[in-house]
This record gives sequence, C-alpha cells and structure tokens, in this order.
Amino acid sequence: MEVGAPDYLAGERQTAEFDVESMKVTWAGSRHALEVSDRMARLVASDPVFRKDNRVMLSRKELFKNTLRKAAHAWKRIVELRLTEEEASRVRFFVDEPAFTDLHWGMFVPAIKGQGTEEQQQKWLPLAYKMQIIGCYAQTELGHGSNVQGLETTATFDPKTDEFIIHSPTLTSSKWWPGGLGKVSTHAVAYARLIVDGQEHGVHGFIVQLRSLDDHMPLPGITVGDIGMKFGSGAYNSMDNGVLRFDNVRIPRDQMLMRVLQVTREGKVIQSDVPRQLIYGTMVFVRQTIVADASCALSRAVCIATRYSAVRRQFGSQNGGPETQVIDYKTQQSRLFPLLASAYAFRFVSEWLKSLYTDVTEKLQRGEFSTLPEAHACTAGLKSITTSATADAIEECRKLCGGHGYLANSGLPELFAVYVPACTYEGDNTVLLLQVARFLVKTVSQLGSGKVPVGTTAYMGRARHLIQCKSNVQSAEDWLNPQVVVEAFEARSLRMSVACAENLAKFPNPEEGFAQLAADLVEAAAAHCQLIVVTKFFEKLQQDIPGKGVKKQLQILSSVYALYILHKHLGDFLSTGSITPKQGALANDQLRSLYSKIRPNAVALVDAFNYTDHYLSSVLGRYDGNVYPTLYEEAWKDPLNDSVVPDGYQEYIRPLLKQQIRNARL
Ligand SMILES: CCCCCCCC/C=C\CCCCCCCCCCCCC/C=C/C(=O)SCCNC(=O)CCNC(=O)[C@H](O)C(C)(C)COP(=O)(O)OP(=O)(O)OC[C@H]1O[C@@H](n2cnc3c(N)ncnc32)[C@H](O)[C@@H]1OP(=O)(O)O
Ligand SMILES: Cc1cc2nc3c(=O)[nH]c(=O)nc-3n(C[C@H](O)[C@H](O)[C@H](O)COP(=O)(O)OP(=O)(O)OC[C@H]3O[C@@H](n4cnc5c(N)ncnc54)[C@H](O)[C@@H]3O)c2cc1C
Repeated sequence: MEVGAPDYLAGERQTAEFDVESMKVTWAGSRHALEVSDRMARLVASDPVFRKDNRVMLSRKELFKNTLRKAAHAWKRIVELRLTEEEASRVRFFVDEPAFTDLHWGMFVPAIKGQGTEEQQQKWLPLAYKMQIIGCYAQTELGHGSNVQGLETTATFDPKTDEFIIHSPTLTSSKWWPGGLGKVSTHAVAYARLIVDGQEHGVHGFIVQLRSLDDHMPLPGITVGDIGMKFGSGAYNSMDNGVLRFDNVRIPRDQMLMRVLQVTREGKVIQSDVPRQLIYGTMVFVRQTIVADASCALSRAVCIATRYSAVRRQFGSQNGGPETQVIDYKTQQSRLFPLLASAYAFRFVSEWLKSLYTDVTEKLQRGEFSTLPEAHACTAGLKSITTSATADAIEECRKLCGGHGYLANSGLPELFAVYVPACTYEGDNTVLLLQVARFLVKTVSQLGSGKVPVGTTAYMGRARHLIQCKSNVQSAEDWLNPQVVVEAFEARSLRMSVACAENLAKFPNPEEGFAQLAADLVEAAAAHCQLIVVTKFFEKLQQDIPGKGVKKQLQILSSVYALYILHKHLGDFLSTGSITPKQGALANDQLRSLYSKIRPNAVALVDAFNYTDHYLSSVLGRYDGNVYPTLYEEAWKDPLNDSVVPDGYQEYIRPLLKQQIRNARL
C-alpha cells in the first residue's frame, strides 16, 4: 500500500487477536522463506515488464509474445542478479503466468534427473540448466491421456544403426497437450512403447530433438504446432500446448532414459533393480507441487473474497446508518470461512507432503523402494482432493463477491480459468482417486496377514477398534478435541474402505468388481485423503508456533476445516455409524460458534498470506479496500469507452433505430 494512502480496512485489521507478522512466517514456512518471498514479490511488482492487468484484453498472438518477453526478461534478471533456485521459483510464482518455462523446469529437467542414468544427466542437465535447450514433457496423445500404458507412439530399436526410430503410427498417437511443445521447445522427453527385436517392453521416455537450434525450424520427420485456444481469456492461453507427430524420426540409442531399463548396443534389454513405476516418477514429483499450488490459488481467491466481503454492505441500515457488511451475514461466513480454513489446511498438508516426497526420494537413491506405493497414493490422492476443492472454492469466491466478482478485474474469472485444468492435468482427479482406492483395498486385504500398515494407513492397524467404536461426543465443546475428531474421521474412512473390500469380495472377478464399485471406491479414497489433511493440520499444531495468538487462530481454523468436512459429508459419518445424528448436530453447533471467533480475525488471516496487489490483480481484493473508486476508474479504461459512440453505430444501430421510428408511425 502507498505510504499515507487511506486504509478502508484499517478497522478490520485493528480487531485482529493475533500477531499478523508471525502468522506470515508460519504461512511462508520460515522467516527466511518469508523474506525471500517478500523480496521477490517486490522485484516482480516493481518491474513494468511483468505488468499483467491488460492480459485478458490481448489477442492470443499478443498474449503469447508478451509471455515470451516476460520469460526472457525473468531469465535475464535471474542470471544478472544470480538468484538462487528458491528465489527463481518465487519469481515464477509472482510473475503469475503459465509459460513453457514451467514444463522445462517442472517436468523436462525432473524427468531427466529421475529417469536418466548418471551419464545422461551429465550430458543433458547442464544444457537444460543454462536453457541452451528448452524441453517439454510429451506423454499424452490425442487418443490416450489417463491410460499411460495405452500410448501408441513407438520407439523401435534399429541394431544396424544403433538408433531408435520414433514413430506416430495413427492419428490418435499424435502427442497432444504437452505445454511448451507448440511453439517453443527444442527438445522433448517423449513417451513411447519400446520395441526391441519385435518384442514390446512397455512405455519409456526418450529425449528427442524437435527443432533446429539455429533457426527453430522443426527437424525432418517432425510435425509440430499449437493445439488452439483454451478455456477463458488470458489464463492458460499464454501456454503453447502442442501437437506433435513423428514420422520415423531417428535418435541415438543413448537418448532413451535408461535408469529403469537399459537397451545395450547388441539389443539386449536389461531390467535394473529400480521398479518400473519410476517411469511415472516425474508425475509424482509434480503432483506434490500441485498440492502446494492449491493452497496458493485457494488463499488468493479467499483473500479477494474476504477483503471484499468486509467492504461490501447490503441491507440492515438502522436510522440512516451504514448497511451491514456482508461478511457479517452468517450465510456468508459459512460459505467463506471454511474456504479460509481449507487454504491453511492445504498449506500445511503440502508442507508435510513435500517432506514425505523428499524422504522417499532419498530412500530411492539408496535403493529402498518400499515407501513408493504410499508416496504414489498420497501424492495422487491429495492432488485430487485439493485441486477439486480449490476449483470449486474459486467459483464460490466469485459468487461471494456478487456481481462484481464476475468482472474480469475482480481477478476471479481468470484465476478460475487458469486453475481448473489442475483437476485434469497430472492425472484426472477421479482416475487418481481410483489409484488411492486400489492402495486402500490392498491394505485392508492384508490386515489379517500380519502385515502392519504404516504411514498414513497406520490407523487401519486398529481396525478391530475402529470398526465398532462409538464416538463419545456429548457436547459441542467435545468437538474441539482433536483426538475425538480424528477418531471419527478414522472410523468413517476405515469403515468405508472395509465395506468396499467386502463388496469386492462378492465378485468372482476382482477387476469386474472394481469397475462396478468404482463410485464407492472413489468416495472411500476421498475420505482417507480428507483424514490425512485433518491429521496433518492437527499435527502441525503440536509444533512450536511462535507469535501472539497465532496458535490459537490455527486451532480454530483446524477445527473449522475438520467440522466443515464432517458437516459436508455427514451422510458418510452417519451411514457408517461413526457418529450419531445428535453428534452431527453438535458438530454443526460448534462450527457456528467457531465462525464467530474467526470473524474479527478474518481480514488479518488473509493479510498473513502476504500477497501484493500486483499478485492478486484484483480490484475487489485491494489491500486498502478502496474498491468503488477503483472500479469506477477502471471501467473508463475499457477500450469500448475509447469513443462515446461505438464503432458500428452507423452500420448497425442507427438503421435499427430508424426502422423502429417508421414502425412506430404505422
Ligand atoms: C512467464 C514466466 C516466466 C518465469 C520464468 C522463471 C524461470 C523459471 C525458474 C524456476 C521455475 C520453476 C518452475 C517450476 C514450476 C513447476 C510447475 C509444474 C507445472 C506443471 C504443469 C502441469 C502440466 C501438465 C502436465 C501433464 O499433465 S503430464 C501428463 C500426466 N499424465 C497423467 O497423469 C496420466 C495419469 N495416468 C497414470 O498415471 C497411469 O496411467 C495410472 C492411472 C497410474 C495407471 O497406470 P498403470 O501402469 O496402468 O498402473 P496400474 O496397473 O493401475 O498400476 C500398476 C502399479 O503401479 C503403481 N503406480 C501407478 N502409478 C504410480 C506412480 N506414479 N508411482 C508409483 N507407483 C505407481 C500402482 O499403484 C500399481 O501398484 P500395485 O501393482 O502395487 O498395485
Ligand atoms: C492445461 C493442460 C496441460 C497439460 N499439459 C500436459 C503436458 O505438459 N504433457 C502431457 O503429456 N500432458 C499434458 N496434459 C494432458 C493431461 O495430462 C491429460 O489430459 C490428463 O492426464 C487426463 O487425461 P485425458 O485427457 O485422457 O482424460 P480422459 O482419461 O479421457 O478423461 C475423460 C473422462 O473419463 C474419465 N475416466 C478415464 N478413465 C477412467 C477410469 N479408468 N475410470 C473411471 N473414469 C475414467 C475421467 O474421469 C474423465 O471424466 C495437459 C492437459 C491440460 C488440460
């Protein structure tokens, strides 16, 4: 906020019962992370190249060229200022524009790191790190996305020349969707079925050069282009999602990523001791980052909706006084505050997921693979539930802002358009929950075998207790006890998984059973993932959390998140007998009273996200709350208002009006 500018939300900030600066540290993860984030936010906001308020007005070509300019400028600044990886990734965050660089750094580099041998990494990574080559992740095809094993592109080994021949045999085998592919990437990690000596060996990654490093023209045998406009204006259209066909393109043998499987000069296929699933490792990495992104997108929408709800007034004027702030309506609170709590919940679960991922990666380096299934289930499941909830929440925030939320300059329409594909990319959310369900059913089926479930399924080891326990909640206060809440969530989740396993056992063919019961399985998987989020929020509160009143606020938010989920899925809790209808009603009573506790802190709780006005790019979410004059000024800046009488008046409006006059005379 400018020094000396009026703060229309000052009154809201004064009622906060906690130290906002300390909460900023907790949200950022550490004082260091906050400092870096703050510095990078200011660096981006103060640089006119990173302006983004005109984005939705630009044509596709203008938008794309502007994104190229921003990416080049960002890279220049990163090099000039010798920014660290952490600082560079914050620059990317605050520039806030999907670009080919996301796929280069987020998937191409990790694919080589995770699936390449030492020698391959030494050869390719230095080039990629300096951006002397630009890469994308070309897996999905026109006819096959979710089913990776169904990909059609082939990579046939030619022992005569020691090369692979990469080929797209059908229209449906055309690569379709990869970001950065359409117009920018010089290279791709392309996924194809490996064929050696007429035998198939599953899908593997191959580094393929697509374009000349001299004039950017596609290399022989490569057909490549952009797949066209996507949902919304601005939004994801800054990305060149592409189509790619290979016509018998030859690449050297050593461009197959060979950490999992090697093909020798003689055409011998050697399986290493690394599990085949590691070929999917890049997706696990990105799914984990997507959970953190969910908390960012959600907190951004909630920040806008909360500040605006404190500014906006409707009804309730007494004796000519001001009307009621819409944030004081209980309905507004019951729609908004659970989303605020969810933003914090997703933040902390993403912190935990990152540590799980780091731990599993270290184990993989040491040749320990036992924790891979859990890492897959957690990343897949949490990616699924957090992105679905966030996409719904952004739309809810738009509605919470009434009519003005529909204006592009509220920031919410573009945020929604840019965010919703997260429910689909890196694995369709339903497909991913089915993966979690497989993991859960397997865990349940092994319960009698003496195998002790660990990690996030450890609670299933107490199946005997959880299958018959009764919640002892007797008052609304009891729902503030984390142990009571967790047990209800565990009982619900376990009972849903066990019911699925029992129903599956009735089918002679397990795969047929899995297909028939898929909808129930997805619900059981979601229940398990919600339990993880709730548990990790409560576990966060076991840590030392400094700052006046900070822990107290987080306790309130953790209870709101848990009880909101309980209320939303009350049917599950009741039908599994995990709680009684009376206990469900008490949970709702508690939720109402928690909303009243959040109310005086709401604006401060979104200030703790520490978002600049540049990043929010929302008139409604401005830090100073000066909404109406800005909306009014912004309206006049619209190109339609460049002239008082619009283009087209002479051709289309005037003749119409004249005709109406003639008709009126008849
Ligand atoms: C302008 C700005 C400029 C700024 C510039 C600044 C400079 C930059 C500087 C720094 C910047 C940093 C920036 C970084 C940004 C990073 C952001 C990244 C953004 C990403 C954007 C996203 C783009 C989207 C990409 C994609 O979508 S890629 C394609 C994704 N595709 C999928 O997800 C497909 C989903 N399908 C599958 O995963 C599989 O087919 C399947 C559904 C899992 C089924 O597989 P299948 O083999 O058939 O398996 P099953 O038989 O079911 O299972 C067998 C077995 O395997 C286990 N399994 C399955 N998957 C995994 C796994 N992943 N890991 C481990 N195990 C797995 C499964 O459980 C089974 O196990 P069991 O046999 O034990 O049961
Ligand atoms: C913006 C964006 C960026 C992308 N970037 C990349 C990229 O960089 N690289 C890349 O390789 N790909 C990329 N993709 C592709 C993306 O990974 C796929 O779209 C995604 O994996 C979903 O696959 P699909 O499109 O085949 O959906 P489908 O699987 O065809 O899904 C269609 C419907 O079928 C349902 N369904 C499918 N299978 C099952 C099942 N077994 N059981 C029940 N229901 C099922 C789904 O739930 C969904 O409702 C991107 C996609 C988008 C939208």
